[in-house]
Amino acid sequence: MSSQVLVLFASQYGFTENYARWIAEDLLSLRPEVEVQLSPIAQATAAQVQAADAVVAGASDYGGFLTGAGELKKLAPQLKSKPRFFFSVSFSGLAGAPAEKLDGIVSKNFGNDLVEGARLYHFRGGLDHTRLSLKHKTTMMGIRAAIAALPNKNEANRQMLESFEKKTVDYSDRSAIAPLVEDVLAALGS
Ligand SMILES: Cc1cc2nc3c(=O)[nH]c(=O)nc-3n(C[C@H](O)[C@H](O)[C@H](O)COP(=O)(O)O)c2cc1C
Repeated sequence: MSSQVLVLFASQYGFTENYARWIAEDLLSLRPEVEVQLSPIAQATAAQVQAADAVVAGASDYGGFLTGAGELKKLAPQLKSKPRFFFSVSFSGLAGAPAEKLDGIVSKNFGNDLVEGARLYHFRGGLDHTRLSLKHKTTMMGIRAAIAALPNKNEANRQMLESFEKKTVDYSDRSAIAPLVEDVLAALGS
């Protein structure tokens, strides 16, 4: 029987969904016999997780809160016994924060139980200020002021300030998924 991989995502503006789709596409192109299912976390069922040989789940960072965390935790009973690979998508990614900090955000949101034994990855997304909800626009004004006041700005801080002038920026990098895809294929065996 062919292996099954479930690729889950929770995404507000599509950046995390793109990564999930790229991961599904690359898994299929490297191992065509693998069955890959792509689904929003909110629509995934316990039975789907139970049937999978490996599960990938991606979520985006909104001020330290990861999208879809509540829904993913509901799947924990089935997910805990599976090889699992979690990725976060944020504006700054590893350009703005050390891996330990981003790992900590994933643990806080998904719970130590689920994250212990999982592989974690962190990717960069982008921002389209023209599409933000009013609530998100308002939050971004606060973030802009807080970053502008920082005495020492890192590269991601400068890019965040720049994004308000450019309106739309995208730091997504498809090549960043290669290690995750390799790790999933290794977990499935040959
Ligand atoms: C209100 C708001 C808060 C955000 N907070 C953070 C943050 O704390 N750190 C960060 O790196 N990116 C932050 N971002 C950027 C998002 O993580 C980024 O836009 C991501 O690509 C969104 O992915 P999605 O479209 O899949 O939801 C924030 C964006 C918004 C709109």
